[in-house]
Amino acid sequence: MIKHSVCVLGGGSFGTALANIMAKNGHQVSQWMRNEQQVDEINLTGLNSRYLPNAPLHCELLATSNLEQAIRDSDTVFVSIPSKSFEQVVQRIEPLLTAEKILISTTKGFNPNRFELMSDVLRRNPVTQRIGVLSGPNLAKEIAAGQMTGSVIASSEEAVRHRVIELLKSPTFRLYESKDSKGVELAGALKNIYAIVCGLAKALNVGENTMSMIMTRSLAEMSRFAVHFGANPMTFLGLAGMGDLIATCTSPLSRNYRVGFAIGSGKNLTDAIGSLGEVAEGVNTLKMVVEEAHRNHLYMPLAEGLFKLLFENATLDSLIGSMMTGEQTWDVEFATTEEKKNV
Ligand SMILES: NC(=O)C1=CN([C@@H]2O[C@H](COP(=O)(O)OP(=O)(O)OC[C@H]3O[C@@H](n4cnc5c(N)ncnc54)[C@H](O)[C@@H]3O)[C@@H](O)[C@H]2O)C=CC1
Ligand SMILES: O=C(CO)COP(=O)(O)O
Repeated sequence: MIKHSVCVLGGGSFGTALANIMAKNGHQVSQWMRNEQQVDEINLTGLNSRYLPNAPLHCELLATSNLEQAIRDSDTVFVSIPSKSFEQVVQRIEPLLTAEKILISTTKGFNPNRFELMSDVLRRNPVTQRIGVLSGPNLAKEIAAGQMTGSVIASSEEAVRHRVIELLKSPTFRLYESKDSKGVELAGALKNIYAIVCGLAKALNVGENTMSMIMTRSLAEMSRFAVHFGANPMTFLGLAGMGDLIATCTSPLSRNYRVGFAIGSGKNLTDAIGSLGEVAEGVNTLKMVVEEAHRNHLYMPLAEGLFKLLFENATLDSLIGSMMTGEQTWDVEFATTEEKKNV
């Protein structure tokens, strides 16, 4: 095995879970975070008590607040920073990059400053274009607890995909490859919107028929949006698409699901986000996606209905109404092109 030097940017639950796997795999791993207390806690006690309180961390995982050294010493950099701060952190590391360094985004969201994905932010650096995206049904707390998990590494460069597999594969973490970065990344970002919808529905005690319809129509909406922006619709049948949608739309471990559940239980959005203490990317994603859907005339009744509910004081009935009486009548629209011609 080649021992790699890896840096994970971000001290949250997902960055910590990934850093821990790679340290266990025998790689040299530094995890950069801005909070000195958190650095000391990880290095002295082997615990990140705020984000992963039940997961003992490997002794070779080195937490650091020295960004410059962490980047200089690494051949692969995982960026696990919430979308709100992603661009700012990437700008800080740009002067430290070299052409051979590999950059991987693990963040499922859009840049709040302009309509672009995290890999677009990475790609704007002038030094390295060795870029990948990691996405899939990857609830951090389950990964840290050693639950068997699958994920997708997407990149146009084979060596990038293989590096990430070499770093992360383990008896409980299995990686699959994809060349459709756009689809994989959009799937990971978009499903957060529908996790909010599903959390909301669950709080309202809807039946399994209803949950199944919401999740399946969510997949239809997500892929419609993504295909418009260049994704392959087949990607949505894989782990990054359907897989992540199932995990996030059904698990109270998902922060986005919890935001929806809190709203369905009567809280307002501010309180629902406030009580999380962690990032719920779906709220910003919803704003960006609904705006883009309007601009591009894309039909997205669930996202539109949720937007009106959260930001325009619409009633829940309008969200339900937009799903039940909307204009779309075909089930699998990409599979029915021929059928439609024959009608
Ligand atoms: N937690 C999970 O289960 C999974 C999360 N993700 C994605 O990973 C990304 C990161 O999420 P989590 O680790 O879960 O977030 P988190 O909410 O657990 O932690 C975020 C971390 O980022 C740090 N941070 C925020 N702004 C910063 C800045 N300007 N400079 C330095 N550090 C900053 C915070 O201090 C915190 O340590 C999210 O986009 C999420 O969608 C993806 C898969 C699973
Ligand atoms: O992306 C995730 C699981 O795959 C995590 O979802 P949340 O950000 O909603 O917790």
